[in-house]
Amino acid sequence: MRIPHLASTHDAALASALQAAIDNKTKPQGSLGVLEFVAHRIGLIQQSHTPRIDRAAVVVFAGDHGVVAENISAYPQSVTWQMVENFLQQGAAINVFARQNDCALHIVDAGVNHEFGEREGLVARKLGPGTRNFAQEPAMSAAQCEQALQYGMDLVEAMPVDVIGFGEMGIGNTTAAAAIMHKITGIAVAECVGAGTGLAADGILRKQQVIERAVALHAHAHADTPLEILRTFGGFEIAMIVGAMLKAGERRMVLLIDGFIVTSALLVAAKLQPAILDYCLFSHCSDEHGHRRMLQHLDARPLMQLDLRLGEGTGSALALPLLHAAVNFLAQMATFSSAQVSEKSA
Ligand SMILES: Cc1cc2ncn([C@H]3O[C@H](COP(=O)(O)O)[C@@H](O)[C@H]3O)c2cc1C
Ligand SMILES: O=C(O)c1cccnc1
Repeated sequence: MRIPHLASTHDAALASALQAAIDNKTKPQGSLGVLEFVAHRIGLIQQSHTPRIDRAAVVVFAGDHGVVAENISAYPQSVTWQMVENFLQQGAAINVFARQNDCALHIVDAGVNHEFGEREGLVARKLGPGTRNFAQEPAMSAAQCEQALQYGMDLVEAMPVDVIGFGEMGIGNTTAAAAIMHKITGIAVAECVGAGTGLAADGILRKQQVIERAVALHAHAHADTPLEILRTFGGFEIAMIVGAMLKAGERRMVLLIDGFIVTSALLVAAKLQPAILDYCLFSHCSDEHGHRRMLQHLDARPLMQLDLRLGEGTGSALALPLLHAAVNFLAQMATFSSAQVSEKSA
């Protein structure tokens, strides 16, 4: 397996040309705020003065987690496969928001504990009937983790899009994501755990203790490398997202990042290839407790704060209109000279 090598999008000449184009639009300088940042960033990613986002997709990766045996989710594991069925029937939140925003939607079985059979609309990449319980043993073998990364890369290789959002479905995956967050950032486990699908305070404490014990159990000389962290605590869906992100960056797509779980995958991807952060836009700050700290760690500024705590890629789909607004103002607004509007006097 080859991990893609990502170069920074930095280009001083293009950066100042884009800034000049933004500043020449008929508005007080800086007045389109974060949209100006978005337009600038997409221009650098696409190496273009006239960036476009004609084709968007969200890819939802579903996988089950052995750590559910530790009673760390408010919902039973069967919800994972039942929600996959719901995605295929167009009934989930991500179906609604993707449809509303002309966004293609792909559903991937990365390792759900259920046999779906051959199903139209379901991309079968099952790596097993869920991961192992990381409270007792590593969640995946090294071979499974590599295969997951490869599947993720291959899926994105074949995808002709300008902007890609990643979604996930997997009961228990906020526990996996919190463990990854702790291992990568060093932030105390108590700051990484949250309610997930709706745990009460005693459940959150149990989740914290499960992770703390597992971190102690898996402490060894190589326990802190990004791929070892991923295989020990991650889910099949999280590992596939890491691979998909790396390939998307290599292909110079805009990566539209969703909530807590997807950002935990980005923590791993950014450890492997720090330049990937140049390709990212952060759709929102999730209500899951650790997400704000995660974003701070990445020095990331989320576009929206909607108190979402769902996942599925919903934040990415919801942020798409803002990306359209950014490239559209850059392409379509008049300049001070073309519209004969007077420039700033002092
Ligand atoms: C009906 C339902 C739909 C969902 N869609 C996403 N999630 C979200 O909740 C799960 C993570 O939370 P935890 O770690 O607490 O299990 C993931 O599947 C995530 O995508 C859902 C959860 C439920 C119950
Ligand atoms: O932020 C998220 O992605 C999230 C939060 C809670 C549950 N599922 C997903």
